[in-house]
Amino acid sequence: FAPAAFAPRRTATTATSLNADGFTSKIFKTQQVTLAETTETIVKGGRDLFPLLPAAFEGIKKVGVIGWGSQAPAQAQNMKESLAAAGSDITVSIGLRAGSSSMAEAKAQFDDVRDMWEVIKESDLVMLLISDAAQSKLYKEIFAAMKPGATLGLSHGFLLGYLDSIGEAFPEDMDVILVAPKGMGPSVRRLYEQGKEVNGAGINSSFAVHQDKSGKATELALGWGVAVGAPFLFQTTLRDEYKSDIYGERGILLGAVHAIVEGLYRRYQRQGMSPEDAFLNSAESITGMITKKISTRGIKAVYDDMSPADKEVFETAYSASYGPSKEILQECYDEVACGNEIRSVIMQGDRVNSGKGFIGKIDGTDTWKVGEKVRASRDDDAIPLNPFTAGVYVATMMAQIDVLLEGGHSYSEVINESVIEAVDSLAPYMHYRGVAFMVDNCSFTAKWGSRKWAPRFDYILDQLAYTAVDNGVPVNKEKIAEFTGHRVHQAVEECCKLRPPVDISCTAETTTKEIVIK
Ligand SMILES: NC(=O)C1=CN([C@@H]2O[C@H](COP(=O)(O)OP(=O)(O)OC[C@H]3O[C@@H](n4cnc5c(N)ncnc54)[C@H](OP(=O)(O)O)[C@@H]3O)[C@@H](O)[C@H]2O)C=CC1
Ligand SMILES: CC[C@](O)(C(C)=O)C(=O)O
Ligand SMILES: [Mg+2]
Ligand SMILES: [Mg+2]
Repeated sequence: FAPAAFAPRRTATTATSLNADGFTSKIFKTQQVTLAETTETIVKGGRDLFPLLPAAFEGIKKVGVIGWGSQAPAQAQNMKESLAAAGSDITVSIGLRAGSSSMAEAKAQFDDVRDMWEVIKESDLVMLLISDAAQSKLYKEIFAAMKPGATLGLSHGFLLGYLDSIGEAFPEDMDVILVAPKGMGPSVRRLYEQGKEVNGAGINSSFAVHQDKSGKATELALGWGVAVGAPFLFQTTLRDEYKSDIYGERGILLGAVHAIVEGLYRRYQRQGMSPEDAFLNSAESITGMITKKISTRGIKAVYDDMSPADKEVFETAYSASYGPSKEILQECYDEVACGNEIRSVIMQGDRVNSGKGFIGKIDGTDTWKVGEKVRASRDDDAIPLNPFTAGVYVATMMAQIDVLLEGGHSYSEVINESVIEAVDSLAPYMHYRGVAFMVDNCSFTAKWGSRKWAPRFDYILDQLAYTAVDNGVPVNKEKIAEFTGHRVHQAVEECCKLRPPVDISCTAETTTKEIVIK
């Protein structure tokens, strides 16, 4: 792996950039949406589209879902039910490695679970949902095992990033597509179930067609996205996907939000609050009213609804936090884009496999012990919206958005990876059972990355942002004007309208794969 020699190898048939005119489909109705100064083509999903699935899956008889982590159980079950609802006889099988610790759980939920190589060999669509690190180790054998004409389906661009870094490419004679739900697996399943009552409820997905040998790859990718329950599907490339996804989870989706909570929990106690109040004003404030407002009315509603006195506090926190957060976010984006972060994930995978590394427990601290008590006697109506917390959180979210926009990502990608995923998929899990329940229901790539980057956000906010506030550094009014007049707000509101207003409900029945602490 040589980041210095990171030279993407492109073949004439691979899609490395988006077509300015969007995409077309003969099966699904496309729609143009105006997001800020741009127009994007999207497909709105929903159960009413299930009858179109047999046409989209033309030529596919067997779907093989490889793995049983966060995404595979959700995508496999959703796909199986959607295809059945469409009256299709396409089979969905699960493929696991020999000796897999997931075998018993998968068999309890799925009727056809077999050895992964057997499933890979027979499948017309191989949905490769093993960890990204494992993909980088096994891709040669997987490509060799796939039958001629089969499509490789990914939910992440990570493998392309890895292949680029070593000067390799996907075999030219296969279709390579991506459907990347912008939310953790359990939420993909949970919202799909809720979508049975409210048409279109689900987790948005990006899709990409990297290689289209058959000429049918776009329809299959759209069909896959509709089948797993995406309210709307937007187009990306594998490269844009891995850059935005790996970055976003290290930022406000997981790593940065964890850091903000830990830092403010300490700060509020130093200022005299009880531990319980400090938790209410940090974690609960974010996963409570702030999340609800953003989810239903966009980011600026958090600020617009405040009293003049609260606005002042918000502005102080926002103005002090935006710059420090952006510094770490930019560094993180650059590390992802140049391949260093991909390398870091693979190296951590190697350490875990050799017993030299592990993915440790993150909720054993005082913060989350107190959190458990606070949650046990929670009164939803009494959760405060702390304006300082809101200022830090929103500043970091806006800084994340700006780095992605400067990196040339589409508004759909920016907004899903920075805003909608946070409020629709992730924060509700932290609200329900704390930070580990959120982070450790995500991919290995995300679990590791958020552990690695959260401390960077915690330190920089403590050292630069909160000290600036304590030293009375005046509010940068220009920053606040940039925030209130930001072109992303219209785009967020538009994106929010594209999915039905269904709040994910995490209940005692919310089952997830048991988190394994290695
Ligand atoms: N987590 C999420 O919600 C999201 C994930 N993605 C992407 O989806 C893909 C799957 O991620 P996720 O579901 O999180 O799973 P994880 O990253 O948690 O990986 C777990 C799965 O990988 C399997 N695995 C690990 N090593 C090997 C190996 N050497 N051979 C075979 N199988 C192996 C595990 O097998 P076993 O069960 O036997 O331990 C397990 O089924 C990734 O590309 C990820 O980036 C995309 C969107 C969101
Ligand atoms: C936010 C983490 C994620 O990217 C996801 C759920 O989308 C992951 O890798 O798990
Ligand atoms: Mg993601
Ligand atoms: Mg991810």
